Amino acid sequence: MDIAEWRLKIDELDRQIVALISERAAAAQQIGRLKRTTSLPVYEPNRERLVFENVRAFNPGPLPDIELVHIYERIIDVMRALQRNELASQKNGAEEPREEREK
Ligand SMILES: C=C(O[C@@H]1C=C(C(=O)O)C=C[C@H]1O)C(=O)O
Repeated sequence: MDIAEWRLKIDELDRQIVALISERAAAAQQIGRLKRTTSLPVYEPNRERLVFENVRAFNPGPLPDIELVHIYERIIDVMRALQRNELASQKNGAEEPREEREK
């Protein structure tokens, strides 16, 4: 393949990655809601260690494990921020959409 074809492949892969990250974020959001009702902390270091182990175990290459873990550190930062922002907006009395409340 030439460069233009490889770039088309990257564009398509990026669309798939965005869809998967969004799905992961929606799952983290649901966990955040369950944490709110059970008063559990947003930051769960033991769970994060398991996530890194899982990622390392399924790393097919060519990225070194450490680089993959760096990417995941950033992803998890964003997931925690999503949970915290939602908690903050609820504490500030922001109204949650009905369909979200009823999930
Ligand atoms: C999603 C969760 O909340 C946080 C985010 C995590 C993640 O994005 O994988 C893991 C642990 C928590 O620090 C969770 O507790 O599972």
